[in-house]
Amino acid sequence: MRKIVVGSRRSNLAITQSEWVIEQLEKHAGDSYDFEIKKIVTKGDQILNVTLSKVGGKGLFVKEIEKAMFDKEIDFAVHSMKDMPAVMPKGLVIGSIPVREDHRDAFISNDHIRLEDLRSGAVVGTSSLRRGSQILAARPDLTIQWIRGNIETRMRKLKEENFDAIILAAAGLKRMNWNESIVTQFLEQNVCVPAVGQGALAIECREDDEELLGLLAKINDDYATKTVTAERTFLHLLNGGCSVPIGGYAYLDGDQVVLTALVASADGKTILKEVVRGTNPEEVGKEAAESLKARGAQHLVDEAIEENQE
Ligand SMILES: NCc1[nH]cc(CCC(=O)O)c1CC(=O)O
Repeated sequence: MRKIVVGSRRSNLAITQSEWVIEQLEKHAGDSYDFEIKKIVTKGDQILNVTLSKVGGKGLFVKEIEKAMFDKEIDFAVHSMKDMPAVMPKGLVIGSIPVREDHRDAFISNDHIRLEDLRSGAVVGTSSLRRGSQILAARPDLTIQWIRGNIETRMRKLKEENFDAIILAAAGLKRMNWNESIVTQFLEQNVCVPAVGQGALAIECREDDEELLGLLAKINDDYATKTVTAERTFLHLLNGGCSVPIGGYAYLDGDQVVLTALVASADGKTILKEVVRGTNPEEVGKEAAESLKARGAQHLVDEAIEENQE
């Protein structure tokens, strides 16, 4: 019997996701493995009062966990795919991408007023440049206000503070078993292209742990792997980080990957969007990045990076 230690952030969502993965693995593990969760506090969990893009972005949630993996204190970790940097550190790999939850953003407003019906000047809470930009593109008369905290905190702020609406990932709500009736509307990609990898999980482990990789492969989902690969190839080639609004969402149409890719300005005044299809996920991601670059996307990325280096 091998004991497998799973590193997890301490938030309810992170623990729920880790428990879900363990449950899936137990169906294949027989009596050979025993799983244990070890909670790890990350920088991203401690810093709650500033915009993520100002303090270093995505890596904040994974660094400590990756150190524990190198030190062999843990064997694997379950991350939200969208929190993963586009490039993996040497020695670690994504060993599995399980079946994907809902990829959409969920718009949640007081009194269930829809996005198109909000009064002019209404306040929408989000800490995501991508969501803020696309909301402003649809409704330039609204006000975006930064909001942070986990799902529970944001729901409380919607009720108690001066927000008319907030936007959360549908996947988080569904995994936490929140009643869908709290959602006013799910935003489709014609209104709000989701974050690359949104709704998918990344199981990260050491690249030389072949036994574990064999087990993780059993819960890998081919659909999620193809679509997320197209999205992440696009993200990687744009070299965007999270200081510029970037979105990407792919689905399969028969044997074709169909990727909607977006790069925008934070004020929503410039929205560059491409839909690319093809059979090879990497090629599709690459083509989307190149088409958007040809239309000036790199300019938006570089501008945003400069703005954030104050
Ligand atoms: N930005 C934080 C984050 N990272 C992953 C999720 C949950 C949904 C997912 O798996 O994509 C969330 C919450 C949110 O954006 O509302």
